[in-house]
Amino acid sequence: MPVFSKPLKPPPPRSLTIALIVLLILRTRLLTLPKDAAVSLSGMLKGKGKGKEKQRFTKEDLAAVLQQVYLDDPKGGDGKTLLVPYRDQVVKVPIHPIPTSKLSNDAPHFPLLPPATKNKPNIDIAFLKQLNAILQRIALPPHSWSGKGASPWWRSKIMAVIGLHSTFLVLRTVLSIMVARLDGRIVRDLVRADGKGFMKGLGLWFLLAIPSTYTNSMIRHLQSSLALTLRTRLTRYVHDLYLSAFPDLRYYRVTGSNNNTNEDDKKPSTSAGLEGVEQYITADVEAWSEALAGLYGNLLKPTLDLLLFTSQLSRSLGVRGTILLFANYYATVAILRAVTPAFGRLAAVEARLEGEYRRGMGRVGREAEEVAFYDGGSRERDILTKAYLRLIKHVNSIYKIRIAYEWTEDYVIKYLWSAAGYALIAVPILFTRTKRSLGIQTGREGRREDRVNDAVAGRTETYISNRRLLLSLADAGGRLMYAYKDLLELAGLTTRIYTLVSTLHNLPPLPVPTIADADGAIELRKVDVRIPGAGAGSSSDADGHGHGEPPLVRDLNLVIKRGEHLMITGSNGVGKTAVARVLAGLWPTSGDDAEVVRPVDGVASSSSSSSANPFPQQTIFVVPQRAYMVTGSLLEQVIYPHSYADFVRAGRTEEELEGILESVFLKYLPEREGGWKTRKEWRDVLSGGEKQRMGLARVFYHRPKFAILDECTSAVSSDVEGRMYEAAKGLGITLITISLRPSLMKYHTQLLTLSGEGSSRWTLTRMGSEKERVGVDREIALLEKKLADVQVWEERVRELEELLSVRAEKKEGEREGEAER
Ligand SMILES: Nc1ncnc2c1ncn2[C@@H]1O[C@H](COP(=O)(O)OP(=O)(O)OP(=O)(O)O)[C@@H](O)[C@H]1O
Repeated sequence: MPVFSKPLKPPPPRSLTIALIVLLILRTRLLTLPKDAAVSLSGMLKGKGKGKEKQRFTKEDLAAVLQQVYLDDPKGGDGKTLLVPYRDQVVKVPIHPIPTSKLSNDAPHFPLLPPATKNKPNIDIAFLKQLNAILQRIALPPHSWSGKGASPWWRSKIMAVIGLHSTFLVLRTVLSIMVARLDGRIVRDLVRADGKGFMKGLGLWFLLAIPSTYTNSMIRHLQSSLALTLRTRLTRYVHDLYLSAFPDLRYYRVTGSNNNTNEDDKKPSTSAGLEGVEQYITADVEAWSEALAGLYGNLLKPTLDLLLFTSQLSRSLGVRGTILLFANYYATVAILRAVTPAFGRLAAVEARLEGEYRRGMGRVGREAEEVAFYDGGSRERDILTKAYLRLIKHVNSIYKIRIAYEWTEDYVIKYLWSAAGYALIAVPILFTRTKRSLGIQTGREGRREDRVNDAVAGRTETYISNRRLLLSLADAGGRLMYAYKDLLELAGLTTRIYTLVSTLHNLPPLPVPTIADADGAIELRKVDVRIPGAGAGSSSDADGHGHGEPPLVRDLNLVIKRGEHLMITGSNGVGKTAVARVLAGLWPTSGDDAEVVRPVDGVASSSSSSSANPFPQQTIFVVPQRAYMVTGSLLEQVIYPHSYADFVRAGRTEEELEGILESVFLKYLPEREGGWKTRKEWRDVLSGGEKQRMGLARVFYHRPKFAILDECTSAVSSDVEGRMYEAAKGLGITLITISLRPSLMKYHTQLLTLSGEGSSRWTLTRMGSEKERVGVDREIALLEKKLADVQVWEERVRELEELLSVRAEKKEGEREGEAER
């Protein structure tokens, strides 16, 4: 029955009361959502459960707490409790790593994208597949990651947030309809001059305003909450995937150049690398989460509005009006689709350019001192300005493209829809209503004037209600169109997130070396050492090994037994560090029968005594050329990569660390820097030589079976270097030294010389017993001394020659004088 002839009923006050009660219940539910608990210092350091009292800490207390980043799971599981400082308090956050089985099950769901799809994101099947994979496997997994695998997906926090968010979205639409009706009723009472009805309507209006405004703010809050939950889920997943241990080491291998970027290429590239991973993991994940959370609201609410308002209106508009309404929808979609630019691709390009600019800024920050020494500020400024301008030009071009789009959109949504609205309202009045139904006919009963007044009031009420519904409809249509644009942008961001996850998943794990018994030797058999991915354009295997270029070292055979120290030498760029990378397992080997044999890591002590070290002795520990300093305290520099909790668990002591620092001649450091717990930017605070010695201190702390020292003492004086070498050997550590310093030869028993110049050749020389080496060393010293004398002798010879030539000239002159006479 058409609404027009039947004035709308005022909202029943009972439904309002129910709505208010529901809101109150929801609010109480919200307040009881899991909260982070502040914990007391003592409870935390003892590793006990959550303390209830909120205790404020002094700076020193906080530093002590932060020394321990994690509390381990008391039950010995994988889980940890992360200690996060928050407003002078420490918040405990339980962390459960994603089981590796889940990651390997997920991998087949993330096949690599062909470059054509990667470069042209759109709203299509490919986009839906990517979004589905991310949502199904990462954002809303059927089981929690807690490792228990028991909690059903519908009980996860994200589902609670989505459910609550959806409830409020529906509530808002219901409230909008109630407001539209009440609006009409108030105006009707006004036209009727019904003061009592008007005041009642106004009272209801204020009452309705309470849940309406509350609903709006809750929708905003829940949208942010949803975005944050999505971001946390994705970030945690990517962290676990990216910062993976051997044999994956994805953080190390993911940044490689992808030579195969032909846009028309339909096949995914196996040697794909990602430039600017940090942009993907930080900014893109955030933007994606916000876009998705926003889109959910922006899509659900207007769709609901559209459905409900259309059904409300179609009742008053009749068949013709409803057909007109749908024709209007169709025309709008057709026009806007025709003028919509490729927002997905534009968003993806913007994210990439943003990443390039951000990376450039980070590089200057990291290398500030080097840049300052060169006074390279203006050069860096030019590079960064160029990157910034590229970004801005792109963003500007998007803005320009948007002018035409938004102009059309506004014109269509605001004006076309309003005009259509007026036309639709006019349909029942002008074409379908008889005068009788409009209340203008004469009758016997009642006064005619009253009846006319009632009819006018009824029409006004219906007009006001319908107009409000139509305006809301136009607004819903507008938001739906904006949502279409947002959807395109989401497609661009989804492609980037998918690319990140699929690239990480598709990095083949490094080959695991053959394991020998714990006291065995390290062996390389028929190994070709190649740069991974080099020459991928010519020909490459599944590991991205280029076979177009000769290897750095060919057919390398090497046995390093315990106690037989090896020195690797050769000119710069010849491949010495490359050999170390193969030994440490960072680079895969190549060659048909190539094999790497490594002894198994030592066994952890099973003794229950508190002083027993629960960590197995590492087989290989590498000290790289560039000393790396970790964020944390001075103590954490020495024990890296162990944490403070590991240090405590292993029963190690600060006295022991003092002894270690003494053997690397850094005993003064704790006192100079204000104690072991001092936190500083150690990369800047320590000198080059100090950083190198700190690298060696780590070797003394971990006492591995083999230590690869890659020119890590180049800034240390020879005598100190020698004493450190002797100390390391004294601890039973077998040294593999990469160096160009002949003075280090005496500490080794084998010498591997790489020939270079593209020959890929090498020679291995045994250097005899220690006594012989010391003898050779003495001879070298003698010869070096003699060589130093050679310069003095040469100088003397020159003097003598000069003397002789002066005399000869003198004699010649005398002879010529005599002849003239
Ligand atoms: N990730 C990489 N990508 C491309 N080329 C690489 C990569 N790593 C090393 N190379 C190249 O491999 C060659 C050997 O490098 P490596 O670091 O092993 O040299 P090195 O002998 O240790 O030199 P130096 O004495 O200068 O440290 C060099 O030409 C280097 O440019």
